[in-house]
Amino acid sequence: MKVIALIPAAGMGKRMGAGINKQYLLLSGTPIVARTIAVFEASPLVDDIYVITPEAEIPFCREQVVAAHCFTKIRAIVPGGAERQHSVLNGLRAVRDAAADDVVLVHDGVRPFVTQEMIANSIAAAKTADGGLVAVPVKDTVKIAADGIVCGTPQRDTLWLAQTPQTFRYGIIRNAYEQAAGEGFLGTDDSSLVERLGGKVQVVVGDYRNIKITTPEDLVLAEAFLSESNQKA
Ligand SMILES: Nc1ccn([C@@H]2O[C@H](COP(=O)(O)OP(=O)(O)OP(=O)(O)O)[C@@H](O)[C@H]2O)c(=O)n1
Ligand SMILES: C[C@](O)(CO)[C@H](O)COP(=O)(O)O
Repeated sequence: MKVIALIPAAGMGKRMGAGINKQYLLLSGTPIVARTIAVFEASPLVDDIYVITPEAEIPFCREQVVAAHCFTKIRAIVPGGAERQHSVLNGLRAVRDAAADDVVLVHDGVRPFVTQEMIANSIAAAKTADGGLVAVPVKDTVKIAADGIVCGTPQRDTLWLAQTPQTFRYGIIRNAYEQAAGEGFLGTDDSSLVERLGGKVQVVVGDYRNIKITTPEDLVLAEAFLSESNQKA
């Protein structure tokens, strides 16, 4: 049984508006996606890594990320698609010699603060349930509104913010992705594709620092998290 990490990094970073795709922005001198990959490269539990990036950026990724950081577990750099879901599907289809019981972690290329503990706990969850979803409890009160008018207040202690990694047996997640593609279902995460088929996905408690770098203020937070961890070291 192999453990495979798929790192989707094929977005356009529209909300960041940086002029280059945000996964290649530098955080304290290192591209965000290289910081993310480094955590999986360092994991003794992970065998193979597939990075998914826009087709035009594959040579840049190969030279400036993979070669420049001497990563040894990258098996392929795969072209992405229009939406995250299309990119992950391309990654799943590109996995070489995949067996149904192999474990696949899907992790956003722009979440560089993933930890070894999250990786280990989500792999363990994928072995005992239909999947493991790293998530954190919602801190604020959440409202549902339609046309600007509040129409519901869900009970907060049932609410979680989905992060990544989201981790599954290869057979389960490949089947969920192929069915979604066949039916034209588009979700915003991996777990929802398994949930809609009745899969039981276990929550793995994550960390509020495991942010998805999405908008410019996230870069400020990310630099602060880095300097905090440097001070501790
Ligand atoms: N077509 C896409 C879109 C997103 N992603 C990846 O999925 C992760 C989460 O996506 P998000 O933060 O939404 O990134 P972007 O799509 O780049 O952002 P935006 O929606 O602002 O354009 C990122 O690592 C991103 O590169 C991807 O691989 N392929
Ligand atoms: C997968 C994800 O990061 C979980 O929070 C998120 O759903 C991605 O969403 P986006 O639409 O790509 O921002």
